[in-house]
Amino acid sequence: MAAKLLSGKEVSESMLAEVLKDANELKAKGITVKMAIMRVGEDPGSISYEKSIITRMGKSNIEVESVQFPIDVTEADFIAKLQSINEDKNIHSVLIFQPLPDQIDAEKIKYLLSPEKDPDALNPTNLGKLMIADERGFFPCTAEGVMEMFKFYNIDVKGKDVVVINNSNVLGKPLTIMLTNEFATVTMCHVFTKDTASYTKKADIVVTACGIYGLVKPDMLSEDCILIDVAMAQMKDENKEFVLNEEGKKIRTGDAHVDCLNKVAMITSATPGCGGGTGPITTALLAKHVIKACKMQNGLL
Ligand SMILES: NC(=O)C1=CN([C@@H]2O[C@H](COP(=O)(O)OP(=O)(O)OC[C@H]3O[C@@H](n4cnc5c(N)ncnc54)[C@H](OP(=O)(O)O)[C@@H]3O)[C@@H](O)[C@H]2O)C=CC1
Ligand SMILES: Nc1nc(=O)c2c([nH]1)NC[C@@H]1CN(c3ccc(C(=O)N[C@@H](CCC(=O)O)C(=O)O)cc3)C=[N+]21
Repeated sequence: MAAKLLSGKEVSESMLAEVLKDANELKAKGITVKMAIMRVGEDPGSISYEKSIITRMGKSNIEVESVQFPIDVTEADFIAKLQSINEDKNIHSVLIFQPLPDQIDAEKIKYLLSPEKDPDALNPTNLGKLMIADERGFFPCTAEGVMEMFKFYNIDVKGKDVVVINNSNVLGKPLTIMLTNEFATVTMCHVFTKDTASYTKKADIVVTACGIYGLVKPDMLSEDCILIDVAMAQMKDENKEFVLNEEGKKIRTGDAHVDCLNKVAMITSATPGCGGGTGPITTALLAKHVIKACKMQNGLL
């Protein structure tokens, strides 16, 4: 039987109304909510996110200042712009797209971004607030988006065995903390995990974000499993060649092999026919965090 599809789009739309109402209430007080985005180079994931941000913020009455740099921008030029945004009282948040090129020291940048204007928790101050569940902090949107999906579909994680295949600062680590705060039992897998399938086979919930189509296969999952596939990749065949659709275009996928659809109980994935994945929730949460930053900076929270 085909799995129940979980739709990130549906979750994100349920959040839009509140964001728009808040933005309009701020406008009535004479405050225009505004964020900046900073992109270096032409990373396809960042360009896709940028498009999604511009559309979503437009619908939410949030202004966006889009700053783009060539791939060879100097660190000094990048920092000068970041500092002018930090000081600009009319800009409430700034998102710095990752990855940054090698000549820019990402570790240094994280500390320079004002924690009050950091909607995706790049600054370690916000990651620290996540550790102690301080709700005045900002938590990474991608990880929080997975929790929003559980909430929307009434999936109670308490006491569940959850496997997270990713250990990055934007997803695996923060999500593990959020899940633990809700009393799930969490296992994090990564490239040095000896036998990922031995964990996923027993899991009630599997969250994956590796960017490798087919990394998660039906024989790794139980029939009762809920599979949340956060990854965004392009489909490749066994020879690592891109698979193209009828129009000759690359096909968007997640990590889940398409046959997972007929194995598990519930699924969301960017793999075709699998519910679309969590991307739209990430963008909606970003909008929510920008509103929160604006309210806090204006003494309204
Ligand atoms: N839906 C959304 O809103 C968003 C989706 N994404 C997508 O999520 C994915 C991950 O992003 P991000 O965390 O930034 O990327 P990273 O490259 O930082 O993380 C990839 C993770 O996958 C793990 N991994 C890779 N190969 C394997 C393997 N064979 N077995 C087990 N684990 C493996 C890596 O482990 P290790 O650390 O040990 O190398 C790492 O933890 C990407 O596809 C990205 O496009 C990203 C942001 C937002
Ligand atoms: N600091 C930082 N934080 C990030 O969260 C981050 C990042 N850098 N760099 C790039 C990746 C990629 N990413 C996406 C999130 C949502 C969509 C999204 O909403 N996509 C739409 C489709 C948009 C389109 O294709 O036009 C969807 O899934 O339906 C896309 C991409 C966040 N990332």
